[in-house]
Amino acid sequence: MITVRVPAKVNVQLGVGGLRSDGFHDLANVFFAVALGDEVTARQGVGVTLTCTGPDASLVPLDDTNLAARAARLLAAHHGIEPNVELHIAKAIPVAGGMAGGSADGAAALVACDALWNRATPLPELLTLAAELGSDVPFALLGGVALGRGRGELLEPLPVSGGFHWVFAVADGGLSTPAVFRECDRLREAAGTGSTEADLPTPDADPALLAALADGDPVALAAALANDLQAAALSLRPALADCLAAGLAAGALGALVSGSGPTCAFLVKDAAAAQAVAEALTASGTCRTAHATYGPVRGAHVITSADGESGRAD
Ligand SMILES: C[C@@](CO)(OP(=O)(O)O)[C@H](O)COP(=O)(O)OP(=O)(O)OC[C@H]1O[C@@H](n2ccc(N)nc2=O)[C@H](O)[C@@H]1O
Ligand SMILES: Nc1ncnc2c1ncn2[C@@H]1O[C@H](COP(=O)(O)OP(=O)(O)O)[C@@H](O)[C@H]1O
Repeated sequence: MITVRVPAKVNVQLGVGGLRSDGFHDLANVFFAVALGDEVTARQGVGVTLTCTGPDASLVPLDDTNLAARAARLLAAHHGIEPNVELHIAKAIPVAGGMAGGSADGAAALVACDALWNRATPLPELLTLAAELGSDVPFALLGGVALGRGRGELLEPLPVSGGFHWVFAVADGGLSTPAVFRECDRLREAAGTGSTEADLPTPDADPALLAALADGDPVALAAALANDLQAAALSLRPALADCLAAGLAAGALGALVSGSGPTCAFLVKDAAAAQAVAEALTASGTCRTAHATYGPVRGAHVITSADGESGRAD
């Protein structure tokens, strides 16, 4: 039996370029891995079977569309072996929340099955398989902080000092990632800027944001937080503005929608502030629940193997 821990992400910068002819958008996507995460356990099985527990478990598909099941099949096909595994997801990452929970489970299943099947697949090969599963999956393997170019899959790790404290406000109900990208395109057309890659420049990382990360400066990072999908998420879910305002009123240094939303992310100065902002957000009635957490943390990694040996839990 192998258990893998995998982080959720927040995009501290999400620069979105124009729509490409393949239906994706070029991004300058600064991913940041947080301790809020899922655990995926792999055991010897017959075929691929899947179970899931956690508060949002009823929202997780347990068929072949699940990214963990797809990852197991993809890795087996890559090595020309039968995909025999029982997968279990202990889910803490909000579903359809803009925190890449499905992508995290896909990355975790790659790592868990690789260990269960004794394949020792080199990381560059795992990253290629991850990119086939989805734009966000390679980052869940890597963790830390990284700039994702292309559709987000071309990763460059970024230097970061110390740690940052975060609060995530979880909404009732998710938002569909393709629907939010479509709304972003629609808003751009309505504003007259055009929405295709011919109309808009390729986005790039903000030097002030990169410096704030490298310096470990939460005040500077808060000032540089930016998400080009935020207007689209707010257009589809206007009530998110109340949640962002409630967190800022409770003392957060900065706030933004996490990726395609609807989870809202709040950067705070320390662990005590995180606790206070999480409590204020939960009491505000503007979200379902709020979690205090921190980062950056490692990408998908084995925490327990068959003999019960444990690795680092962060
Ligand atoms: C927006 C981001 C930010 O990190 O994540 P979420 O906030 O949803 O977690 C990602 O770009 C989501 O990545 P992921 O959820 O893996 O998307 P994919 O499965 O690759 O693509 C789903 C759909 O989203 C749109 N898409 C995705 C990535 C991209 N660079 N441009 C796009 O237009 C496309 O419509 C695509 O068909
Ligand atoms: N392992 C998984 N966990 C959650 N959702 C999954 C998983 N595999 C596939 N999905 C599908 O992916 C959709 C997006 O979920 P998720 O990855 O949690 O959100 P987001 O793309 O907003 O970060 C879900 O609505 C669900 O249908």
